[in-house]
Amino acid sequence: MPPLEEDLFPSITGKIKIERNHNHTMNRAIHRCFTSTTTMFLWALLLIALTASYMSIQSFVDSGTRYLHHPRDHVIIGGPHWEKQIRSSAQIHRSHGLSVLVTGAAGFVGSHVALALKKRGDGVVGVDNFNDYYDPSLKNARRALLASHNVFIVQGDINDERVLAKLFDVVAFTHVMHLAAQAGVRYAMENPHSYVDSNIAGLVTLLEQCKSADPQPAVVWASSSSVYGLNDKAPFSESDRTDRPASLYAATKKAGEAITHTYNHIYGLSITGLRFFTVYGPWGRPDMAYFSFTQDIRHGKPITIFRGKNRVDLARDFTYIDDIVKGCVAALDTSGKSTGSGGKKRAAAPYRIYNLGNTAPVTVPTMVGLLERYLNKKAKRHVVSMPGNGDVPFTHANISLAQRELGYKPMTDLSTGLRKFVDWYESYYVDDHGKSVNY
Ligand SMILES: O=C(O)[C@H]1O[C@H](OP(=O)(O)OP(=O)(O)OC[C@H]2O[C@@H](n3ccc(=O)[nH]c3=O)[C@H](O)[C@@H]2O)[C@H](O)[C@@H](O)[C@@H]1O
Repeated sequence: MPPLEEDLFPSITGKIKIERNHNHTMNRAIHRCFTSTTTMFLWALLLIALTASYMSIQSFVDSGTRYLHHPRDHVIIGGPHWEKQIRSSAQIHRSHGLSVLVTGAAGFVGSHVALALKKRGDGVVGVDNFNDYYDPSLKNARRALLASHNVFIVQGDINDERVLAKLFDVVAFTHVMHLAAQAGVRYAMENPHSYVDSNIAGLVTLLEQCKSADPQPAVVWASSSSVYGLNDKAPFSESDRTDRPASLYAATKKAGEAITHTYNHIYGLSITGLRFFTVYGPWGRPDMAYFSFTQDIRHGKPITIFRGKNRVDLARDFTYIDDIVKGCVAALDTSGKSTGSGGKKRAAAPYRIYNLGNTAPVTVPTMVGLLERYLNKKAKRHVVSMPGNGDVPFTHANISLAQRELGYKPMTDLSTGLRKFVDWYESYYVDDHGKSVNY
């Protein structure tokens, strides 16, 4: 019976024979050459010349890798100017301040958290891929707002390990606030891979970078109320079942909780997962119902309101952005340190999960009624049964754990929060003559 290698690689024996014959011929040629001293001298010269040219090519290649060209946007990452912007953005302006990398910094929650940290004197650098899941001009406007407060956002993807490595090369981040994600519950049916790409692959790339960084940062990241899925025990507590997701979005967030746990367990990364409950407010996401309803009501277009089984209205524990920001900042401040270094865990590190909700669910039709009042316009309501698209009938957070451990205390009810949203909406999308702009 022929050995196993021959089964798998039938040509392997013949190849070795050919190489042996070839080696034998070569040896004889080399022997002939080196019998003369002059020839030996010439060979030595040639060797020196070859080594010198190899070294100069290598140094050229090294200097080239300092600059990473982003293929899609022609953005250059690296170089003295780029590094200067990063360093200036990461500058800490208070004693015991944090140095935070905010992923998804051009996003809704990311831009608010980045600004809040910067305003209290922390060093902040953002990273965002500026994708077109919703109008990128809104993301660019958020970028401009942050730039006016000296927060620099690097245009790059969390799946690009070279970008992350470069950032950690320049700044020793103490914390990572990870808010980059593919959001949206229903869009997961249209583009499932985008959820796997950002919420799973991107998360792993980021955690790989964090676990190898020295010092390792503490990581706070956005999970979601959607992990409670078909759980019907209300209000939802962190210890309730989260093994029945109703959408792929929820499944990727639940996977994120499992993945972060392994990085905490193996590498000693301090991890805090925050389960956000339907966050809304100024500079929000146009794909969310309160935002798209506002646009449609204003433009006289009909809106579709989903209704649950037995004609029961759907309800959400809508949570105002300023309350969420306070929860995020408190999670960073209390995160405790990661314990690993050089990719090795030295001791157990904190692993925490908190609900950040409002504890006051409101039905979708009531939310629409508030918008009508603030927009001073009636909605053209089109009520349909909830399609099987990943939605859950209601959400309701129990926040006692976050209250106890983070001092989290939501202050804004939906009516006040939507009023502020509509004010912002009109300042951003409506000009002095009542005409729509930026739309
Ligand atoms: O809590 C969360 O974790 C999630 O909150 C929101 O998801 P969702 O609550 O579904 O928020 P919306 O998409 O704004 O929907 C709010 C409510 O309006 C309803 N809706 C939505 C759209 C529509 O056309 N009609 C309609 O009645 C939905 O069924 C839902 O009950 C965010 O979109 C998710 O990214 C986030 O993770």
